[in-house]
Amino acid sequence: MTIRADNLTVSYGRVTILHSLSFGPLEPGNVVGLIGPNAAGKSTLVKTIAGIKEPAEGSVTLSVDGAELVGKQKVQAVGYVPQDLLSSASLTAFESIMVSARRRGDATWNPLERSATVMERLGITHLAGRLVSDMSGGQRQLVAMAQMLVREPDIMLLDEPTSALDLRHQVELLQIIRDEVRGSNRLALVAIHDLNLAARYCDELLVLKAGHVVAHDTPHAVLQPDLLEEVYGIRARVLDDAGVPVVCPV
Ligand SMILES: Nc1ncnc2c1ncn2[C@@H]1O[C@H](COP(=O)(O)OP(=O)(O)OP(=O)(O)O)[C@@H](O)[C@H]1O
Repeated sequence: MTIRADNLTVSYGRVTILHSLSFGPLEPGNVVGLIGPNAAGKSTLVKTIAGIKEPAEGSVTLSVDGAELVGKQKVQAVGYVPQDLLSSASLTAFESIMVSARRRGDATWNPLERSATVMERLGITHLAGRLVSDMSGGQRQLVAMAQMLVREPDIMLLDEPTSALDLRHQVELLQIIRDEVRGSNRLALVAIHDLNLAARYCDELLVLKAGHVVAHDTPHAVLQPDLLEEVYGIRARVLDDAGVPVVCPV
């Protein structure tokens, strides 16, 4: 699986949010962190790749072995977890994960077994019988992740998946994403504000500022004081923790 954007322009009404972006192809086996200030256009880009928002101009292409995915193939290939989770209907966690698991529509697929496995992996088995509408923000975020993971999509699009999670769940979740894609034909694009988590768990960072791509490289190459000042307008020192950059605002 790969993702490529060519001269991608996306607008809301007459306001252009993404300005003729080109990047990629983002290669399989990688977790790509999408970083940048508030309102840079990260969610807009993720929604456009997910097919929820139409480009005004240009294109996003999802391909497998050089062949572009279209229609139903594309829908099957993509798993998207939005930033704003709907506290949907009166379903329990297990029911909502099962609904998602059944959507895969594969004869060899055992939705019950898959749902139980994913819940265990995310440490939410104890929430199985609880109504999603009665859950905390973090619990709901984990259920939404389970709904995505249970389908085993080839392209995972995650919009701030750790925003409501405590430290332990943040690192566990990002490790799961990393394990899912590593050495596989799958790919994850993760919009994330925490630069130190991004540095630790992402193979590449794509940096957006005011609807433009300003950098796309390894965390080590991207997380440099001058770039951080250009993008976020603050000075920071960047330390080295056994090869992983650590950003410390000064
Ligand atoms: N439905 C909408 N209608 C009109 N404008 C919108 C809509 N959604 C987003 N925008 C605008 O698009 C711009 C980019 O928003 P977007 O949510 O893509 O940014 P972001 O980088 O994800 O921000 P954040 O880090 O704050 O979540 C913002 O100026 C926002 O006001």
